[in-house]
Amino acid sequence: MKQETVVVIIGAGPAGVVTSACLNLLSVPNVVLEREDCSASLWKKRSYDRLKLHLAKQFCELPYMPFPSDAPTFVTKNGFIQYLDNYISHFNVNPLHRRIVESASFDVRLGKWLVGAKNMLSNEVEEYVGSFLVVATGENSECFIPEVSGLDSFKGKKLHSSQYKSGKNFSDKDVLVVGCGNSGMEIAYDLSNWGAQASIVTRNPVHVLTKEMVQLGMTLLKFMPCDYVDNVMMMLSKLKYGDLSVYGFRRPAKGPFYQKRATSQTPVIDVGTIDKIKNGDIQVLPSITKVTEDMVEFQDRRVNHFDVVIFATGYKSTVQKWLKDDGGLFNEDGMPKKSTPNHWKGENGIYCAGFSRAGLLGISNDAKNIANDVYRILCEKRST
Ligand SMILES: Cc1cc2nc3c(=O)[nH]c(=O)nc-3n(C[C@H](O)[C@H](O)[C@H](O)COP(=O)(O)OP(=O)(O)OC[C@H]3O[C@@H](n4cnc5c(N)ncnc54)[C@H](O)[C@@H]3O)c2cc1C
Ligand SMILES: NC(=O)C1=CN([C@@H]2O[C@H](COP(=O)(O)OP(=O)(O)OC[C@H]3O[C@@H](n4cnc5c(N)ncnc54)[C@H](OP(=O)(O)O)[C@@H]3O)[C@@H](O)[C@H]2O)C=CC1
Ligand SMILES: O=C(O)C(=O)Cc1c[nH]c2ccccc12
Repeated sequence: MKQETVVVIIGAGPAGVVTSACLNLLSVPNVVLEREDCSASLWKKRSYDRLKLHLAKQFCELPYMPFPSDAPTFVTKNGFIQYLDNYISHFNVNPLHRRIVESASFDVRLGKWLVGAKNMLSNEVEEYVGSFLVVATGENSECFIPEVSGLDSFKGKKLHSSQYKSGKNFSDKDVLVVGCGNSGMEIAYDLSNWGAQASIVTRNPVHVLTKEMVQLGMTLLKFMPCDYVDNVMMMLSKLKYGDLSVYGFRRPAKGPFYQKRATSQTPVIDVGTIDKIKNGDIQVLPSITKVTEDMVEFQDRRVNHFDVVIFATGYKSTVQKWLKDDGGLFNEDGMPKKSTPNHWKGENGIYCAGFSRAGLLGISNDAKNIANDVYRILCEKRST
């Protein structure tokens, strides 16, 4: 099977969906290929029950469609899924599900992108041909679990944060959460609420803020330089939480918004975990050195028993596995080589949406930029 279109979009998460919607509004034909049997699979299948958007709704709204007026400031996971599903039908986005893209290359002779996708229903490899290619497979495409000495011998349960739903099945268990990003911190909190003995591993310095502080910061960023806003954030964090280094949490030298832009590090938005750490409900531990059948050894030589280990150690992009020609867009980690705002466009009509480390707001900007650029190029071609 071979299908020709103008734009081939890979991935039906928010980035692919919004790009397709923006192209539809400009009447530019496009096809969206998605490996799962639904759109927004990260939200529908790979996130925990108590998840809410961390940023206030005005910073998570997708282009041309506000959240319903009765939506709470911090939208729930199900509220966001509902909003995205409405978005998809309103803008007539029609992803082709169960298509795993295995290769994409630029044919110089044809001047077109050739995309090979395995149809999981028929087992056939289908070919999609487009003048433009949009990579929207995301920063969270694949789970990352670090190598840990002895992990294979561990007899308890091991899972990645994307497989965690709630602490319901873990009450009275000793659970170790590895990684203190937003997933790890919230999962440790949830586990403790459900009666598990939760511990969390922390390694490098991390910023801890409240969602209200981030909301203020996002608003201030519209008027003030990042340095200034970061100083306000760090001052408010110190006032609220005091010196967290006594609990094992060091503060990075660079500010939270600077770090979010420059590296993949998102500040931790505390949901109540810090209080539980301060009152001893959640134990903080240093890096793991070794795992045995039912014990874990830490850098400070402590050895503790655990029934369950949850790796909240983040994700990886998978672009480099299937993208043969990248038009100079990506580095070896499958992330953009150029920094924002010049990260989204490569050579020969390739673009990326959703790789700006700026959440849903960044995705909306990428999608609008890409659709407008494609439209401009098509208009220029038509007039010559
Ligand atoms: C738990 C969690 C909570 C978050 N909360 C917020 C928040 O509150 N506010 C905010 O602004 N941001 C948030 N983010 C960050 C970001 O907005 C989301 O990750 C968002 O879903 C990213 O959208 P995306 O379309 O770029 O990627 P994804 O949602 O990951 O979508 C990519 C899609 O591509 C598909 N795909 C991947 N590889 C292939 C392939 N080879 N072939 C076909 N399809 C493929 C995947 O199945 C997936 O459906 C959160 C992230 C996570 C992990
Ligand atoms: N409600 C919301 O809006 C939520 C949003 N998110 C977002 O989703 C994205 C992914 O978050 P998350 O899943 O937390 O992943 P992150 O990549 O943000 O965090 C991964 C964590 O794992 C740690 N880690 C990695 N390897 C090791 C190791 N070998 N030993 C110890 N620690 C290790 C990292 O620490 P180190 O710094 O030392 O490398 C880091 O603290 C983020 O942008 C986050 O903000 C997530 C949950 C909820
Ligand atoms: O939670 C995420 O991963 C996000 O990307 C949301 C987000 C975008 N910009 C921010 C700045 C500070 C904290 C969270 C975010």
